Amino acid sequence: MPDANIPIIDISNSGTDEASVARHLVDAAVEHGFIYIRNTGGLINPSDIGGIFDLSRKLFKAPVEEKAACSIQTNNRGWSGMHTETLDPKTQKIGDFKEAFNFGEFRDGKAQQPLPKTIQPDEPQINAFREQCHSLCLRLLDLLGLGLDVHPPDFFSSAHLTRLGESGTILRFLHYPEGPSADTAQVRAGAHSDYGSVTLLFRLPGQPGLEILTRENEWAPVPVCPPGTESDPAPPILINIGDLLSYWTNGLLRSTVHRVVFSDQSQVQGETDTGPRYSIAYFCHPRGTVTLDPVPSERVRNFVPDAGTGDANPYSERKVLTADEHLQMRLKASYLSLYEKQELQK
Ligand SMILES: O=C(O)CCC(=O)C(=O)O
Ligand SMILES: [Fe+2]
Repeated sequence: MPDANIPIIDISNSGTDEASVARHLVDAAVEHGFIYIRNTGGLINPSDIGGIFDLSRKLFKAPVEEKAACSIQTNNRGWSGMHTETLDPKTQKIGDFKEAFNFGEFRDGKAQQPLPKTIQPDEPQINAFREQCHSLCLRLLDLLGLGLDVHPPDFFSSAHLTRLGESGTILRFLHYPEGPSADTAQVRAGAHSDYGSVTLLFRLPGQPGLEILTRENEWAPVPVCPPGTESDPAPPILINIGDLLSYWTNGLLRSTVHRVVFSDQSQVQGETDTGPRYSIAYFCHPRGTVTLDPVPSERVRNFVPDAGTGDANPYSERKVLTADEHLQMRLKASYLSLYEKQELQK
């Protein structure tokens, strides 16, 4: 079985110098596009992560009418039911075997979208979690700037400061119900790459399913707790580079294709595919009005994408001006029927 071989980095280690952590992070982002960030407790409190998973279970258990009243809109906020999203429309005959709830940005601690009644009292907890995720993303973007020797080093992170304007950033709860066996053609989430700059992914120990497409073009499972992290107070936070940051860096940082499958036999020790699966993602985006200008970094400038190989970023040839335009282009492809319906209604 192929090994995803994703590097594990500790960014909280005060004993290591920051420049070397930053270089390590950039190398992993160039080579793999996926990186484990160890969570020894200091990054995001393990009990806050546990609390947000409890909230997610509560939300998905709510009556379907309550969730349907908050159905996803073209602003990418709200609930999407089973088979609504199709992440790999070219291959999939039927939409993803999952339901999800997308929270857009909050303003003054309040959601800017309807929330199901069941979780309305929990708005402050959701807001606090979003804020913790965002701070971690800013730190990662600072390290990427430092590691790429970008001038100024906060070039990426400053494009993500929320007080200066809105962005397409989404906190997403995901519920993959217990499903058909692995021999059906169904997938939990079709093959895709993420749209934004960086994604944080939280998973639960023992729940398999995520796979990445390696450089050798093979699907490799991504263990929740890779060797060396088993006794940490929480699994590492899995991060990955999205299409926008790959586009922005001319394809140097890699946006790796991944999917979520039903796995018949456990491929990873300690993980078994029984019962429902839950995960939580934080898709970080720059402010919508940010223009994706050339990155002031020698390394990015000198990078020549390998045309015709898996390394070439399919979006780098398109003329995209702002972060918002980039996002709209991607959303239209995954929610084609939703967009078509809304076009007709206009
Ligand atoms: O549930 C997971 O492990 C991954 C989900 C994912 O890739 C996504 O929602 O973009
Ligand atoms: Fe994804």
